[in-house]
Amino acid sequence: MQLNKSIYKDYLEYPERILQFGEGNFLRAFVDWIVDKMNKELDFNTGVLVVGPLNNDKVYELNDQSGLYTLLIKGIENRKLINESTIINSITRAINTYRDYDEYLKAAESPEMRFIISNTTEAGIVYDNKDKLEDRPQNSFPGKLTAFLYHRYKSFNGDLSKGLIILPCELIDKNGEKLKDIIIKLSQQWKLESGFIDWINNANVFYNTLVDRIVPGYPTETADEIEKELGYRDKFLVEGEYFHLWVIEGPKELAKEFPAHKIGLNVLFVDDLTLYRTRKVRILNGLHTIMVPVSYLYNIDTVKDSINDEVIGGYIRSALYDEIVPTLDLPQDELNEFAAAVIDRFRNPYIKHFLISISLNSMSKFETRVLPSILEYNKRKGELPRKLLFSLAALIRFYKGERNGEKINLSDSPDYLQMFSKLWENCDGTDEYYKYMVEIVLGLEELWKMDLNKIDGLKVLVSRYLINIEKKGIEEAIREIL
Ligand SMILES: NC(=O)c1ccc[n+]([C@@H]2O[C@H](COP(=O)([O-])OP(=O)(O)OC[C@H]3O[C@@H](n4cnc5c(N)ncnc54)[C@H](O)[C@@H]3O)[C@@H](O)[C@H]2O)c1
Ligand SMILES: O=P(O)(O)OC[C@@H](O)[C@@H](O)[C@H](O)[C@H](O)CO
Repeated sequence: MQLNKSIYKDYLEYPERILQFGEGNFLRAFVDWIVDKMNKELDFNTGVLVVGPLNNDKVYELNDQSGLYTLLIKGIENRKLINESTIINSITRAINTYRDYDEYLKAAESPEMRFIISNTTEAGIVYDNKDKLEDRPQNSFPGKLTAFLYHRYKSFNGDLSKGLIILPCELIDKNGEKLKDIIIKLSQQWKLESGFIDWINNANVFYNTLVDRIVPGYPTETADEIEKELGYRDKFLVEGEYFHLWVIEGPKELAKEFPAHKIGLNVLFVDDLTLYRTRKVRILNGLHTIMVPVSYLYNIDTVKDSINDEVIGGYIRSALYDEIVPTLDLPQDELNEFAAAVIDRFRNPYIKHFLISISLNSMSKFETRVLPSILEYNKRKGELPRKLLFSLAALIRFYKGERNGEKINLSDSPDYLQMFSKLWENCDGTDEYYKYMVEIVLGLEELWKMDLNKIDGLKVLVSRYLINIEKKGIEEAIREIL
């Protein structure tokens, strides 16, 4: 028996007030859960129309379940075990702009539509100069959104009261501002009337936001068992931790229209989210990114096992407290509290967060999430952060794509994968070759926005670590830096 409205007796239909780009695990475990909670506890009376941004049919499977799915929240909060399973009823239906473009534009004509929410990964908020207004659909997410907003503007003759609140959740700096800039750029490129750009500026509000909740996603290993217990099949099961934080930067009136804080949800309306973002990205995401290659090569597969292991756990804690925390400008108590909470979240005994899923696009993640700590540490202390750089050496080894004779399922941009494949293919095992390989990687200026070879001592250190990992093995190599 599949989950759908025929078996869910509390099913309710809500007016579509949110257009959501993306059907992914994170949005379902975070935004749609928040909306569901507000509907149930505050009479928020809001349905979410999901738009699949990619050209695939995955989104339609949500319709087979009447938009319903089960969220499994697991963890420890205030020393209490939380193990909740909730059927989320906020999604009304899902469409795909590649097949349902007319439906998509029709949603722009609805007077009830009020919010745009998105999470299209770091690859989503990009300017594509090939996009055109006439395309059905435009290739990029901002292109699709510009067409949607223009259609709304035209349908309501520029009525200022029909503007929208735009809340992007992509994990990029100034997500709202960037999205708005691209929309304005496309509007100019498409030669849309200046009245439209005025409407964008005066009737719509683009917020910068920062999201935080660990969502490992579909519980592959335990799904059968869970479904047996629930008594129905659910293709959209999603597992996440209890902790959640949504920091929203911009005009505070939003709190009235989106009063999540009133039911105890951790949604903050702030003037500036920079410090929240830096703290979260450098500590939580930074630790995830450094632990992936080191711990995976050490034969560990999950975050929890990494933090609980004596050697790897020690390595992670040392990187955190000795090399990341000292580079952040926040009150020490606050930093220590946040750092300790992150370690606790990693230790969540009820969640299996696989390192391999975090490894996706590790090269660009290293640049945004780890490199700033390396540079800041070097600037402040006049020396190099050894643990963080060890991770870079491990990352180069990770991209050899092999652990104990087995293939590693690497997932990154084809350019990097090809580069590493060639480099490792030609490796003759000499120290000179490893140094050469490190030099090539450190010289990827488009990625690092600088030539890392120019930083005193960095190439020597990373080469030494890589040679140690290759010749002595990861365990001995780590012990040498602890
Ligand atoms: N999973 C987490 O713990 C978590 C927590 C906070 C933030 N995030 C952020 O959310 C993003 C998605 O994570 P997820 O766990 O939902 O992954 P997912 O694989 O379940 O979903 C990916 C989503 O992005 C969309 N997408 C992918 N590539 C795109 C592109 N090029 N253009 C437009 N849309 C695209 C897909 O349609 C899908 O909705 C990540 O990039 C991450 O930074 C994830
Ligand atoms: O989702 P990604 O691939 O951008 O990064 C992997 C994790 O670091 C990330 O999902 C964290 O779990 C999340 O950012 C916590 O809020």
